[in-house]
Amino acid sequence: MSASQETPRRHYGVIDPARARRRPRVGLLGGSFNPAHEGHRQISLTALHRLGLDEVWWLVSPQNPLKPEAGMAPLAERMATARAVARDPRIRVTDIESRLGTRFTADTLEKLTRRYPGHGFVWLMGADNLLQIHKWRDWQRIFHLLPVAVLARPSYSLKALSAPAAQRFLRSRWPERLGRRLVQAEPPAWLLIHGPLNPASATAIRAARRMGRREGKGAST
Ligand SMILES: Nc1ncnc2c1ncn2[C@@H]1O[C@H](COP(=O)(O)OP(=O)(O)OP(=O)(O)O)[C@@H](O)[C@H]1O
Ligand SMILES: O=C(O)c1ccc[n+]([C@@H]2O[C@H](COP(=O)([O-])O)[C@@H](O)[C@H]2O)c1
Repeated sequence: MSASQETPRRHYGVIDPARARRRPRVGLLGGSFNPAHEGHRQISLTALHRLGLDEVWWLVSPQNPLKPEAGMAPLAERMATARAVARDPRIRVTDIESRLGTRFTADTLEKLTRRYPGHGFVWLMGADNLLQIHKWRDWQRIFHLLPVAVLARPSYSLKALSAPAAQRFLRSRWPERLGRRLVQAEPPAWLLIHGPLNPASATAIRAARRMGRREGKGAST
């Protein structure tokens, strides 16, 4: 084994031989996608490239347990928009959570890893979610189930590194340059991918639509 291959084993955690054998390599991006936008596409393409993944699956969530139901577009509508935004055969838009009957990420990941034992999964999320993940149910289980890649997001990335989850798993953080080996890592193992940044946000899109509707009404009276 070359010196560069030994680096992660010695300093950054352990390569799990079973995970190293698994194919295909799949990033899981859970989200409300209310609606999907270029930020989702951008981080998916970044993850495909920087983590050496074969596919990214968008898990369009029936209902984020921490978000209000009011204002959440129907799942079918969010799926259709997500398919239109993805525009890449490696990005698969799925309603897996709805099919599995799960709402909490830890439950979803447990069922998925059991259902697809030959797949090498990585959990993907934006830096804003690293700041919040300690509020999710059984959140530490997520880090013990799968390697995690956090994608930078404007105004969140620096703060995210002092988040409770980043602190709790401080010793399991890998350097970004070892991204292509992350899928083989024995959890817990996570890293932050610093860029490129994309400012798109579903909240901003919804606010712009509301404003457009108000202006439209104003113009017609
Ligand atoms: N521009 C972006 N840069 C990096 N990560 C992003 C970006 N937009 C969304 N994400 C990540 O994609 C996942 C799904 O995001 P989500 O569907 O909630 O979109 P959002 O724009 O954050 O929505 P909202 O504004 O309604 O909270 C989350 O992990 C989120 O952190
Ligand atoms: O499991 C939880 O407790 C939990 C709490 C909040 C959010 N999540 C998941 O986090 C992902 C991102 O959610 P969102 O709404 O920020 O796009 C999505 O897959 C949600 O189901 C999960």
